[in-house]
Amino acid sequence: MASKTLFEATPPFPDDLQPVAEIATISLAKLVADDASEAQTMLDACRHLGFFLLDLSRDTVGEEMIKEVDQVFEMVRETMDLSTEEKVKYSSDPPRDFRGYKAEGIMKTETGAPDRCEFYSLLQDDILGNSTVSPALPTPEPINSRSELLRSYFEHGHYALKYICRALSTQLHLPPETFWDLQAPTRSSGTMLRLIRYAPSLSPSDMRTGLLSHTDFGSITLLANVTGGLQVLNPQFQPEDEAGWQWVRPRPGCLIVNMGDAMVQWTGGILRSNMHRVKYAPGEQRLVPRYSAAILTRPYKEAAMQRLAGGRIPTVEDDEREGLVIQDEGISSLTAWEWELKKAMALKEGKDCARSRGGRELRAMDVA
Ligand SMILES: O=C(O)CCC(=O)C(=O)O
Ligand SMILES: [Fe+2]
Repeated sequence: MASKTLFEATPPFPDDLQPVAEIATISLAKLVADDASEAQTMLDACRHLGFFLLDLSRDTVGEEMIKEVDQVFEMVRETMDLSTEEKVKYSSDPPRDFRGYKAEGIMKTETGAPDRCEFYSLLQDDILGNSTVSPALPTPEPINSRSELLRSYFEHGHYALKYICRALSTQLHLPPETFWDLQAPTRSSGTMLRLIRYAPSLSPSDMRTGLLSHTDFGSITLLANVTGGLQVLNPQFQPEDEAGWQWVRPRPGCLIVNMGDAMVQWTGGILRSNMHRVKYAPGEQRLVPRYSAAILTRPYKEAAMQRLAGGRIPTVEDDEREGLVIQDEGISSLTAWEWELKKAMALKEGKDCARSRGGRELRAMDVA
């Protein structure tokens, strides 16, 4: 998340807004120091809500990342301030190619109304020079002139991600590099940086959803934003029930981290990929454009989507004992890339009936 300075330059998140989600704040510095109690708190957050705030302060790399978020936001603003004519030259072509610009109103929200955000997607492989399939695409000047910032932002994101992955693996009694190896940036993947601008909500007719309710496809998302508007679904509610949508309060120096569908799949339902959406920005914030930058981490392309074995990961016998029927729909036999394409197609055709997944009880361990 951005620095305090950027927060101070933005209208405040209202203090009296209700309901606001209770989200755990996890210290990156403590994860780096291998603090077991912090890792346990993070695992609980990943199981119950699927979201937590990652406090980047008091860690050298984290502090660097805080400064870079401000620069990334500057890049998003400059990119989105380009003329429509210029931006559409870089239009994406999903599901053939997810890279590039998506104009406002192209996607639908849950009511069928057009969305209220425009975004630009950059592929990690292009930024790091990993691309095995196709050459990097041209990008507009505000992005093109910041290749160093982008590389560094990804690298610092990897640092944070590695410690999150290690702590989760260790808490689940898996070899420490288990989750990291499945998404290591040295291998080609669909990992993206999505730069988003939401239009201000100037009139009551603009107060509808900006980005449809969804779960994230991939493994782990690192989201930076300053302005409110993000809502998470209270796990006790169904998405159709408006009362279940809780506002997320962004905090200076913190990233918002959430688990994606792949983490649920690998853990047999232990970790939770929770529904979220972006509504209008609350209070005075609705009068200004809302920016966000999301590193949407995906598994490496050939990664197997089958459930992991070992540690505290439940087995098929556990499923039976608990009377759980896990709808696999053939996912286990797919690679990560095949699975992502399948999901993207379903989304495009409006067949993706997104719902929160995971949050299963952890069984007691026989051995400590
Ligand atoms: O803009 C936000 O706050 C959330 C974006 C998001 O959920 C996504 O890009 O998947
Ligand atoms: Fe998301």
